[in-house]
Amino acid sequence: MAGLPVINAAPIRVSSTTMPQRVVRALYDEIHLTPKPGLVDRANSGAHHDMDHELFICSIEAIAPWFVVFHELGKAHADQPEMMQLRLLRPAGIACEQAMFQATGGVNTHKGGIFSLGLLCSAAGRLEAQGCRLSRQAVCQQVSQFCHGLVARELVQRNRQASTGERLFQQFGLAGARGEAESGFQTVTRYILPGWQDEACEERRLHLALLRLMAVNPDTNLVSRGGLSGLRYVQRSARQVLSTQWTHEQLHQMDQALIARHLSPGGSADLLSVAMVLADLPEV
Ligand SMILES: CC(C)(COP(=O)(O)OP(=O)(O)OC[C@H]1O[C@@H](n2cnc3c(N)ncnc32)[C@H](O[C@H]2O[C@H](COP(=O)(O)OP(=O)(O)OP(=O)(O)O)[C@@H](O)[C@H]2O)[C@@H]1O)[C@@H](O)C(=O)NCCC(=O)NCCS
Ligand SMILES: Nc1ncnc2[nH]cnc12
Repeated sequence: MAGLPVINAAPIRVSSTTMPQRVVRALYDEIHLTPKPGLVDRANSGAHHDMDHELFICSIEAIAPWFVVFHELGKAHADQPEMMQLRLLRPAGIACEQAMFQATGGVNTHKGGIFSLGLLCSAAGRLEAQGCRLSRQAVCQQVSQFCHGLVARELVQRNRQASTGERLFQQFGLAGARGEAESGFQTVTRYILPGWQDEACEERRLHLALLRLMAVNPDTNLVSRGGLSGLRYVQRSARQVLSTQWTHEQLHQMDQALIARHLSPGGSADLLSVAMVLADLPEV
């Protein structure tokens, strides 16, 4: 059209990757990473007798569509208060868990992952509906607001039929996945993302992040399997490996040690997926 000024503005880099796509990619990348001490990977089933790599792939295929649902729910309810979101999400979250259990024959592969990563998808959908740009801080703050008061509401109150997480809170005061989400994934944002670029090689970057998570994360899986001594053993072992120019062989030896002790850091595996998703977002 004649007369209009030509604007040579650099194209704004708008990622075409949706949050559900980032989440599913992270789930595949997590199960693919090998070796992973105590966890299921391409080499072995870690400290698990009831699941393997193939079952995890089936589980991811079954739950993947639900992350689009969580994202859409975040968009649809963007006009509702943050405090209402978890209640609005829970039915879909439980339906997603049922899809997982159906695909796995009743084995809990991703219960924690559904909760944590589903919240990220819903937070992203809400922010996008409000015209806000996605950033690590904005998404984590939104999740924290969704889960405000969750620990007090669900863990402090004694329930007759306590779940694993509820029982561990009553015994040890560990808030597990609920506490991590209510904090806005503080373990990831404080201990993992600042050093995300410390390793140039993608595989070593993920191994480093997992070791750092195992060194600090109060993983309720470890406590439910080995008590506080099991958690401390894994944290101490991870710190020892991190103090060296660690190699695959050391990760393999750690894997054998955790398997021998029936210890599986499933919570840290979930937070590794959370870290991959957040690392891909701009900081601010
Ligand atoms: C909110 C719930 C998900 C809480 O469930 P629960 O009462 O069981 O509480 P937690 O134990 O705290 O958390 C459950 C899973 O979360 C992972 N996890 C553990 N510690 C942490 C942590 N510090 N930070 C983040 N995430 C953590 C962990 O999940 C992984 O391990 C599981 C596989 O390991 P395995 O040892 O084989 O597990 P089992 O032996 O089968 O043990 P149990 O089945 O007895 O627990 C696997 O789940 C991995 O993901 C913990 O196991 C839940 O109550 C809830 O509300 N769910 C509905 C969903 C929802 O609300 N969605 C809304 C948003 S979409
Ligand atoms: N690779 C894995 N092995 C065991 N539990 C897990 N939870 C999430 N990822 C896992």
